[in-house]
Amino acid sequence: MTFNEGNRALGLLPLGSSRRQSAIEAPPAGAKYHYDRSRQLGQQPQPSQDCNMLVIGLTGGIATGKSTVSNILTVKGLPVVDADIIARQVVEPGTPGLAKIRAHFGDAVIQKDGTLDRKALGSIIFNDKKQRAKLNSIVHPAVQKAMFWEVVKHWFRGERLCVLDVPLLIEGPLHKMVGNIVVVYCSEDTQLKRLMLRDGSSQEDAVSRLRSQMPIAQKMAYANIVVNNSGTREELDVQVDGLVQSLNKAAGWTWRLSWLLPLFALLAGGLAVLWRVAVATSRL
Ligand SMILES: CC(C)(COP(=O)(O)OP(=O)(O)OC[C@H]1O[C@@H](n2cnc3c(N)ncnc32)[C@H](O)[C@@H]1O)[C@@H](O)C(=O)NCCC(=O)NCCS
Ligand SMILES: Nc1ncnc2c1ncn2[C@@H]1O[C@H](COP(=O)(O)OP(=O)(O)OP(=O)(O)O)[C@@H](O)[C@H]1O
Repeated sequence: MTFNEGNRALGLLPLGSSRRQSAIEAPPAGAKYHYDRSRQLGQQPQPSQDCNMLVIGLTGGIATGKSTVSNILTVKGLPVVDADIIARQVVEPGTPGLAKIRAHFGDAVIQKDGTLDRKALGSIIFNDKKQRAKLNSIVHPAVQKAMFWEVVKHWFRGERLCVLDVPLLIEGPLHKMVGNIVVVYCSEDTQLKRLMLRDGSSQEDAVSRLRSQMPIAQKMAYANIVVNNSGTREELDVQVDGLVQSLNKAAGWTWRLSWLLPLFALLAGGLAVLWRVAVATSRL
């Protein structure tokens, strides 16, 4: 199957299409939730914050290529807030996060130099749902708080766009708050191959990591935009070019008003988030 045939099978536009935007046409079988078809079929992402910075949630499955996409976006000058990096910062030695992890998981997950033994903790939580939920309950609130302040910092810098690279965006509450959701897709087979190659992990380890997340087909049902990373890096570059242009267009110019009328912007931003949470919750 060629790359473009694969794209069509997914309901995505072929590369080189005059309609640049990739959009899914129908939620995959088994999906419990999906946005309006009008939003999916509208070939440009719709800005849901009229006069504020556009916040975009970038997600996907493990090893589908989120970091690869966010690195390209960074090179293109877009501000990216990376949840994986923040998740490391909130468990550095001396943090309340690491103290809570030690209290629950014991000294076996702490290295001699006092840092977190990521391999040891990973082998526990990727094989045990309850332990994973416990770790998430320790780390995620701290990550979400830090991400919120990063977004605020970007707003103060006058950015028109801000990308949040969050592996577990759909699994958590953040997907209800962001203006647009971009899902980076590749098949589970490709995910496993890339994961094993990147981490030098066994098939068993790779499968247990993959199974600890919502299947990528379900995540696609939440997407405004799907980036199909089943092909080469060059094909990915072309799609990301299109993505950046679409997002810039969607952000428009009205975000500048938020600087002229900061109180109004704050109110409008808060109301937009509340509205999205209410709409997303009512659709679940
Ligand atoms: C378990 C830990 C120590 C393993 O560390 P390791 O260096 O091996 O992996 P790393 O942090 O680079 O994560 C790699 C990928 O694994 C996946 N992943 C990480 N944590 C989780 C989780 N709790 N549930 C499902 N998938 C996860 C993500 O796709 C992530 O991009 C670490 O992943 C962790 O602290 N996880 C909990 C925090 C978390 O949920 N991070 C994800 C973003 S908020
Ligand atoms: N189009 C591609 N062709 C070949 N290899 C790729 C392609 N895109 C990404 N990769 C490689 O696949 C691996 C996984 O990509 P990446 O680290 O970006 O995924 P991720 O979604 O950020 O993963 P994680 O969830 O673990 O953070 C990396 O080694 C990356 O270099």
